[in-house]
This record gives sequence, structure tokens and C-alpha cells, in this order.
Amino acid sequence: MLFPAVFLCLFGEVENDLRTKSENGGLPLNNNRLEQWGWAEEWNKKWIKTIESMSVEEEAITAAYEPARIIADYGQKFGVITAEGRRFASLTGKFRQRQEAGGMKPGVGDFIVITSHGAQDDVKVHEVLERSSIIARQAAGNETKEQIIATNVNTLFIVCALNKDYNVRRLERYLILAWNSGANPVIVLSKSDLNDDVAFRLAETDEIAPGVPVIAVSAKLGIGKDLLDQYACPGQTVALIGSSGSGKSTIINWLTGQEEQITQEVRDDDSRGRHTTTHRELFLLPDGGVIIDTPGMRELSIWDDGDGIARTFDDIEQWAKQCYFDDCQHGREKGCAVREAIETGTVDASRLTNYHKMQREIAYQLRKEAEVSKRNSKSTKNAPRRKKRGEWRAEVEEDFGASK
Ligand SMILES: Nc1nc2c(ncn2[C@@H]2O[C@H](COP(=O)(O)OP(=O)(O)OP(=O)(O)O)[C@@H](O)[C@H]2O)c(=O)[nH]1
Ligand SMILES: [Zn+2]
Repeated sequence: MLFPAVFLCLFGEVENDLRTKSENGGLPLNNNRLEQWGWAEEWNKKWIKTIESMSVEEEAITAAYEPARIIADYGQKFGVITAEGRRFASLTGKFRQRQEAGGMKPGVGDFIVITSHGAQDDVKVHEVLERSSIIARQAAGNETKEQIIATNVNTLFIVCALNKDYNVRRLERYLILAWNSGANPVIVLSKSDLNDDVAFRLAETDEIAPGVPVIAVSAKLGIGKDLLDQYACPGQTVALIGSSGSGKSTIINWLTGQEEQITQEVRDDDSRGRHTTTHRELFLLPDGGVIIDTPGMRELSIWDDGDGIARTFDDIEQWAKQCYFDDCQHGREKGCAVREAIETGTVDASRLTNYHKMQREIAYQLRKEAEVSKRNSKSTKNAPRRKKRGEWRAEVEEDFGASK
């Protein structure tokens, strides 16, 4: 046994002894509630690491630290799964201070360290375990800020309907986000009943997403569920992203076997109402595993801090290595291998256009970010007003124009 301390009883009797801080290494074998919600072996290690790095905070003097998972974000409060079931939780004062000082914000999917006194609303969030993946985008509006969509996701379903919503350029945008997240992307072409030539669309999508599984499903006709089930299985966390109306909620209902999303319990006490709770929630799948719904996106500005562009446009980057000039922009330069690939029909011209566009967008974000931090470091008194609508925004809307 690798971690003899791991299986000490953490959930049963709470030991008020401070020894529990270092000894309560993880989950007892006979408690499978968090395992149902995606807790796997790797989290035991992360749990020990986190607990050992923490001091004993005020709340932890009378209650031991316990693991939990965030399943919903209501703003001030979070919906969490603890050993006892669903609870509302809030950040400790110390955590909030850290966050206000620019520290990280917990997100849906996070495994966390809590203290609980058994009461419904008394759960405190002390710490977040190191994430295995972060699905994030550039926050809507003109702020330069990362917005976390979901964390600790194994597979990301990029959902695109096989109707007029279908748009390969938008899929490329989602792929950049996916590759940056650390989750494995799977493209799900939904509403296959609305298309007469699904095989054509599958092939077309394959071309722009080398190495990414592409599947077609119809929730309406019940076709392709087995293709989704291979990812949505025990111990796995799946999240869905895609435009508004692409069929994400319908897929969740289909996989969970629920007509209504099963959040009533939490929603009843949620003063912020129905709308917010139908979004960005984590649901349990009947055979194990969890699935996260995310809001339909009207726009998606990518937040590139990884190799998302390089992986999404790997074919272009490979051709570019063969260009005559190292700094070739693939315009009219002599000996451009990318142009040649386009002329021979190997690469689509609009794919190159999108590649340039995504690079411009990221460069613009980075410039803006630099400006903001420069401005923040000076007096804010004479700071120039923000532009209302940047050029990048118009380009994002162009990609999302067809969707609601
Ligand atoms: N024909 C057909 N329609 C579908 C299918 N799946 C979903 N729809 C319809 O598409 C519409 C949008 O589906 P939703 O599941 O609400 O889409 P969503 O992506 O969750 O939308 P947001 O919540 O706005 O992000 C609904 O009217 C569904 O009935 C399908 O397989 N075939
Ligand atoms: Zn070139």
C-alpha cells in the first residue's frame, strides 16, 4: 500500500485532534461518494500534498479537514459534494482575502479542502487541490481576464450541430481552447438527424482536427450514445462546450437519463434563481462519472497561454518549417511551402486565414493585457478610457454570427 495513512477514517467520526491534519490522507475505501463524483487515485496524492502545506486554520480546530468537490457556482456560494451529500459552501475569510489580492478563484470541478460542522450551510472552503486541467476563456466584455469554465475535466466534448450552426472555423477556435486546457477534446457533431450527408461532414471535420476523435450523434433519434459513453464512464469527468442551441443540455439529459436536470434540491434554496443554476453544473452519470454543462457561448475569445494554436494548426506549422524564409508570413514570399500546400489542395486557404486571425487575436489580447497592467501600476486618474468595442471583438462576432 503506497499511502498507509490514506485510508484513515476521514468521513465517519471526525477526530477533533489536530493530528488529523497530517494523518487524514484521503478517502476511506468504503466511502465511495466522492469516488462517484470523480475522485480517483491521483487525488489521494494531491490531497496529502495540499494538507501538508496547510496550517491549521481557525475553523479546523473543531473540525477536521475533509475533501469535497465543487459542483455548482452561485457567485457568493458554491454547491459542493461532501461525504454527507450536497451542501452549500463559502470561502473562508482568509481564502477570500487571497482571492481579492489576485489569487485564484475556485471553479466548478475543483476538488477542495473543507471544514464542515454538519449544518447545511456551514461548509467552509479552505483550499483547492492542484488542478489536472483548466477550461478557460477570455472573460466576456473588454476586460483582460481569464474566466474559468470548468476544472479537472478529462474529456471535453466540443458540440456543434449539423445544421446551419456547423462552422469549421469556429471548431478551430474551440480546439485552441481545448488544447490549452489539458483536457482531451472530442468533437461531437450533434443533431445528425438534420443532415443528409453526415459522412461528408465527418470527413470535413476530421481534416481540420487531426488526431481528434469526431463523432456524430442524434439525441432525438437516440443514435450514437455508445460513442459518447466510452468517454462518459466511471471515474471520468466530461464537460461540454459549444454554441447556444447546439444541443448540450439535450445530450446531458440523454446521458444522465433525466428529463429535467437534477438540480432541484440545490436550486430550491438558491436566491439567484433558476437561470444561473441551469448552467455550469456537474451532474452524475448513471453508471458513474460526471458531466459538466457550460453556458452556451455567444462569443468565445480564446485565452491562449499554452500551445493551443500550434496544436490546432499543426499541419500549417509543419509546412511552415519547409518555407524558404524562417520568418515567412505565407503571403507572397518566395518558396512558401504553406502556399504551395494550399495551391495543391492539401490545406484549405480559409484555414490559413483563420490561423492568422487567431494569432492576431492572441497578439491583441497580449498587448491589451500589457497595457492594462501598465495602467494599473500607474495612477488610475488619467487612465485612458477603454475602447468600447475592439477590432478583435468584431472578429469574434463574425465567427459566432450565425449562432444566437
Ligand atoms: N433535431 C434535433 N434537435 C435537437 C437535437 N438535440 C437537441 N435538439 C434541439 O435543439 C434545441 C437546443 O437544444 P439544447 O440542448 O437546449 O441546446 P444547448 O446547447 O444546451 O443550448 P444553451 O443552453 O443555450 O447553451 C432544442 O430545441 C432541442 O430540442 C437532436 O438530436 N436533433
Ligand atoms: Zn510560408
